Amino acid sequence: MITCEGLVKIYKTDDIEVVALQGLNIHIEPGELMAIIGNSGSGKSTLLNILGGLDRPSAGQVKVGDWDLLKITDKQLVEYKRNTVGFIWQNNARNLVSYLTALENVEMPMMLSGKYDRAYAKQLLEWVGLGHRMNNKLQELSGGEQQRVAIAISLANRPRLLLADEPTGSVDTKTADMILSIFQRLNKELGVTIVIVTHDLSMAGKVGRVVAIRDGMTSSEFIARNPSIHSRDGSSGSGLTAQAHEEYVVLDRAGRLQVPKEYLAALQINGKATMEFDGEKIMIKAPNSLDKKEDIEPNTQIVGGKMK
Ligand SMILES: Nc1ncnc2c1ncn2[C@@H]1O[C@H](COP(=O)(O)OP(=O)(O)OP(=O)(O)O)[C@@H](O)[C@H]1O
Repeated sequence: MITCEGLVKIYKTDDIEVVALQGLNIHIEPGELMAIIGNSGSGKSTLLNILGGLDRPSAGQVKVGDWDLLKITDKQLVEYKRNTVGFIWQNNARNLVSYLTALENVEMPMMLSGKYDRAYAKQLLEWVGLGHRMNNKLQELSGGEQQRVAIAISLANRPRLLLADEPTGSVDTKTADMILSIFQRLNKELGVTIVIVTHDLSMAGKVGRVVAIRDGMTSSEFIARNPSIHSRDGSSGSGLTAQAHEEYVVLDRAGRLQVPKEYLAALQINGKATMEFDGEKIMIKAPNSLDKKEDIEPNTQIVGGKMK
């Protein structure tokens, strides 16, 4: 469904350039329910905004289904946003109109895109557990209920891809669990591909695959050891644990990988390292004393392995 290869996003302001994504690779299967985690500023929202057609990539490859988001025209982008992708934000006020009912809020995007279908709007509200509140005005609903209306709205145009940016960021644990089980049900019953960006490790721990982004690149992946437990009820585990998940470091096509900063700091590796292959393992070590000397005495020449 989604392929990003060497994806780059540079934000240019008057005098500075911020490289938010620096050659990111990710592949997401059709019908997958997965999460993206990463520290603040690592590029998660940038990736989601590009996938949602809200922002343009600077370079690299980004494909969603048959759409090439690097080459897409502005007109095609409108079509893409209308038909292929649905978006949920932490701050759902962006999607909702407070003086309309829950049902009217779901019907509105249907009317705007010429696909009005009241029965489907009602069904969506049933799916998110709000069948009994559909005629209440938005302002009469709690924050968690409004977030569930936002999920129903995001599906109003029957998208194949649902992007959720911190969907549980402003709700309590019980509502967060309910939102996750709604995602699991929609994923299973409608087959919609769901990508969730979250800081919430307990939420991430309940999906089958989690991709970690560091400094604008994919750094590692966590795969559930028993995905069927996760897809059934989302109740396994309370975070990303070694018992429940296998962790993999991600290598790009050229064989590049990201070594965590704390490992480098612990070994005092800075700029250079040695690498050894013993037939089974690859070992990365701090430079030996010869290299360290070279760092201290930059003019020293190395000839035939001996210093002059
Ligand atoms: N419109 C913009 N203009 C300039 N820089 C931006 C813009 N949007 C994001 N950035 C920068 O790009 C980098 C990645 O930001 P992004 O919002 O994608 O991170 P994030 O992982 O989603 O962070 P958070 O978890 O805090 O939301 C940051 O350094 C950010 O300051």
